[in-house]
Amino acid sequence: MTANLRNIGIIAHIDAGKTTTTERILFYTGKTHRMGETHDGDSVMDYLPYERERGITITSAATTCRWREYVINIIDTPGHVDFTGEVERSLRVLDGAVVIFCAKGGVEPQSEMVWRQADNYRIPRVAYINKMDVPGADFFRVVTQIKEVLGACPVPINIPVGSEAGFRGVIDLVRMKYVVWQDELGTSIMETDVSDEQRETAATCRMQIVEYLAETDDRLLDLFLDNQPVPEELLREVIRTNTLVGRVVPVLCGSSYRNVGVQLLLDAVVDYLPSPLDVANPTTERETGEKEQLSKDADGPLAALVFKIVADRHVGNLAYVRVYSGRLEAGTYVWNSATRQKERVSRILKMHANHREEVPAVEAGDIAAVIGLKQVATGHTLCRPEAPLVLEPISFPEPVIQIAVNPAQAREQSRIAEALARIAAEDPTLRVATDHETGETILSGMGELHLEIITERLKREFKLEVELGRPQVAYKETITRMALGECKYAKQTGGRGQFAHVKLQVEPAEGFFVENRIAQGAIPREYLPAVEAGIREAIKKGPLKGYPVVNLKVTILDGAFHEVDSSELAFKTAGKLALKEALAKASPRLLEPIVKLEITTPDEFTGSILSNISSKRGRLESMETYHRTRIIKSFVPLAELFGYATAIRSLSQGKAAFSMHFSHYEERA
Ligand SMILES: Nc1nc2c(ncn2[C@@H]2O[C@H](COP(=O)(O)OP(=O)(O)OP(=O)(O)O)[C@@H](O)[C@H]2O)c(=O)[nH]1
Repeated sequence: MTANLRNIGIIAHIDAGKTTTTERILFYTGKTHRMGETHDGDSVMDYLPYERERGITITSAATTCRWREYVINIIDTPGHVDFTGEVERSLRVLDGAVVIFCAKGGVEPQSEMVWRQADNYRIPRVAYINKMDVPGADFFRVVTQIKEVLGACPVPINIPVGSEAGFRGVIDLVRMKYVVWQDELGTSIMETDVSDEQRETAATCRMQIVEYLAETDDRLLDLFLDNQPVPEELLREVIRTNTLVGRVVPVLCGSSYRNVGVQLLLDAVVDYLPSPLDVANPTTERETGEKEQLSKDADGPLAALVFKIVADRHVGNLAYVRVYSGRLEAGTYVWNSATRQKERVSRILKMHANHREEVPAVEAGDIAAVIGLKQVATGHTLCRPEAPLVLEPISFPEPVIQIAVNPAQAREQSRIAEALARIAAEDPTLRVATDHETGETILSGMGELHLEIITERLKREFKLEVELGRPQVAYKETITRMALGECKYAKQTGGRGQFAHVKLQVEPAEGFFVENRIAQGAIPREYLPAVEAGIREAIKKGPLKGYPVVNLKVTILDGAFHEVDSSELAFKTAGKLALKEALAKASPRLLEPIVKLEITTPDEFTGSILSNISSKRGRLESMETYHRTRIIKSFVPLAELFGYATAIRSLSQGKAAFSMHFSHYEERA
């Protein structure tokens, strides 16, 4: 039943306890029988060996579990900013999210960033304030930060009793119960009515929720105005409706590590986060170009989005799909509208943390892994051959850093190319190219760590040793003024000649466009695509240093052809050369990627961090203070930030944390 389904992601700042919490969820939902501690390198979700070593989560695996009469699909999302592409793709297929904060660290730069991403996708959230057991934990401070820093409306639905080492339980404000976890594993839970001394605080907190939500529901308003008790079912219902529209964020607390609080978090997931029926389906486009909103009916036309490919040693490619409409059945043929090919779905698997369950079909709303698809990549739509359609593709950030990889042993060159092609099929933020001048393989990705992990995968999974060049920034080029370009291409080689004449103009613009303003017949229509293809090829290598050229409008102004000697090739070449000439005359400039750098540091290091930022051509955006902590936000050229992890460590005696994510391109001074 789709109403009983939850597709959720668990998103968090690195180290807030996402893996630990996920582990506990899997434990309490009965699917895993041991508990892994991430710091022991023994966890169920982080299954790649180097994830265990690093203690961070880098791939999103979809895991299915059950709680009460509900099925929960958990999409694991990465915590490190170098994997924003992963976060984006997960957000696209989630219906709701649990955002974990650390009770001591609170809202950290990266939680802010993921929060904003979730805002973009309008994902309803519950917040879980973890690590209530650590010294310095402060539940209400984090609640205030969620409000002030993230601009959200947090509604605490349970509040902690005791704190730090004494944290053992919470008051569930909806039910007005005192809940205590009694044993080490957190499976023995005692619930009592709130005690007399707890009552006043609890009643005040509950009243605040009622008061705030009263204006959204007449029944609640009447009870509030008449000073009547509010039944828990009504309160739960109103919190749910407000959460679904993003008006409030229910907040819970716990200590996943000490096994306190996780069951109530699971209750909140099913009580407050949306089922697939509560959220709008993405728009789809039919082959005719018609846009429509698909029904969520299992009997409707099939529309499934491939959101992740994982190469599996035993079964080949596992394609994780989210079905939005219709039913995907094992043993049937589907149409991949991106490759325009029919493919056979041989098996469908539900992935649990430690086993796979084969199912005959997945229906609208659900997530599963498909075996058997050969030519498939992230973002492809699967549908019925007789009802072809395309779901909105997933947008991935452009790579901003590149590095040359060379085989340690020359004879392994082709195996490396094959392995990289496989990795790139799984990871759309990775690009693999060959430098035509040096013959070297160039990897482009989202950051140093991203590329480092790729080379580690080569080593571990494919047993291939590579040598790396120095990381380079992925520059771009642009133009700053209008210019004309012309090419009269005429070649006589024996028999038939080659003739084409193209005249065009370039000017700065937002994005890239080609417009055609030639007088009718100057260039026959059939050659125009060739001219455009030449233009598109020319912008791949700019006039300054051969970087791609962006932000320009090209207008084809005039041209000429020859009845016998013109050809597509001639027009393509003329288009390319005319554009090259125009670009060179249009005062080209180099653009460099600028990163938004957010640093959280104890106050005493602020001065040295700021002067370091300005020595790196950085621009301060804002500075805020929380107690004795500073949050410094700035824009810095990526080229200046290689090895920044080490630099900031020494500037702050290891006490500052930072995150960076690509912001925009800017002219290099
Ligand atoms: N004291 C305490 N420690 C915790 C708690 N939850 C997690 N930790 C510890 O905090 C560290 C980070 O936890 P993880 O679960 O790996 O955090 P994460 O957010 O998954 O981190 P990444 O996977 O690296 O993004 C580990 O050493 C955990 O054991 C908690 O409730 N209390």
